[in-house]
Amino acid sequence: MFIGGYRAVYKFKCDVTVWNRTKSKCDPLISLGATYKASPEEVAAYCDVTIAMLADPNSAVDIACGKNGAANGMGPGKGYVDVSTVDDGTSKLICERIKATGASFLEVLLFFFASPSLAPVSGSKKPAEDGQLIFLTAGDQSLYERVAPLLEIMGKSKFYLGDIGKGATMKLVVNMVMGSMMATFSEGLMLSEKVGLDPSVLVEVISQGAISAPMYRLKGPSMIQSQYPTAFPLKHQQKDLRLALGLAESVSQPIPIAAAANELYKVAKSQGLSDEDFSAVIEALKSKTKE
Ligand SMILES: NC(=O)C1=CN([C@@H]2O[C@H](COP(=O)(O)OP(=O)(O)OC[C@H]3O[C@@H](n4cnc5c(N)ncnc54)[C@H](OP(=O)(O)O)[C@@H]3O)[C@@H](O)[C@H]2O)C=CC1
Ligand SMILES: O=CCCC(=O)O
Repeated sequence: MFIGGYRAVYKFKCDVTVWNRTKSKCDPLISLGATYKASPEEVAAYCDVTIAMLADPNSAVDIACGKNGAANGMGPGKGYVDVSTVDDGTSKLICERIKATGASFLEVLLFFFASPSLAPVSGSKKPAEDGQLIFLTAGDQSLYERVAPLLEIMGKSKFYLGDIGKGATMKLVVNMVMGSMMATFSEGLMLSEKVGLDPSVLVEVISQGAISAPMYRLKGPSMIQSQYPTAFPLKHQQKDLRLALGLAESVSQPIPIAAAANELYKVAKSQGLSDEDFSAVIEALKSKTKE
């Protein structure tokens, strides 16, 4: 019942059928008892509910609607849940194709629940393992109710936001804010060091003040050591900023801070940091500050 990114499914305590483009990434799940199928179409044909988590709009559309795509295996009574972070247009396109088969569709966007007791990680990998995700959902309410018990295995809370597209746009706004916050936090760490302050003290000062955010406390210490263990890949943060810029453009809303942050992530990508955690965006500032 699951295709695409495997990060979020380590502790599914129900029958699971899997497919991933790179089959070896399914191995940990197969060794835990999951069944493997040879294509998204076969997964969808075999399962009542199919959950897809793909990298970006192109792959999400391809896996749902392309050759051997999930839509070919869908039909009345079945449900398709897309957990990829995509724009609302992509979500609507996939929804249309799935619903044409008689199946129902739910878009689900996830982010992590920031508990003060969380281990020093961010992104959704560890929170998924711990069942600490937050889900933003939109689409068929009956499917939302049907998959609620599954979401509750992985998550701490969930929101049903209404029509298709609402979840995607809410997620893009959240991740736009997050990407800008990380970029400016990186600037603060770099500037503090340059002017002879201890960046670890800066993290502590920020953590105790009104601008405190769990993300700073969780990622700051590893950023100071130039360590970026991947929880949320930098390439996906840049993708979300790009999609948020498109969203803003569609309603003529200026978002200059996010636009500037996007440029910094693009520099980091060009430095080969795409698969590092998005906190590696700080590296883009290091190259700029070389004398
Ligand atoms: N990680 C996180 O903390 C969070 C991620 N998200 C969103 O979830 C989605 C997945 O994230 P994550 O799992 O971290 O990302 P990964 O990059 O780890 O996984 C991406 C998945 O997409 C697959 N994929 C990429 N391109 C294609 C393609 N052309 N055809 C088929 N499969 C493809 C990859 O397959 P393969 O293994 O073969 O490369 C892989 O399974 C993204 O949209 C991201 O923005 C949302 C919230 C949090
Ligand atoms: O989109 C993912 C960002 C990290 C998170 O909030 O889980």
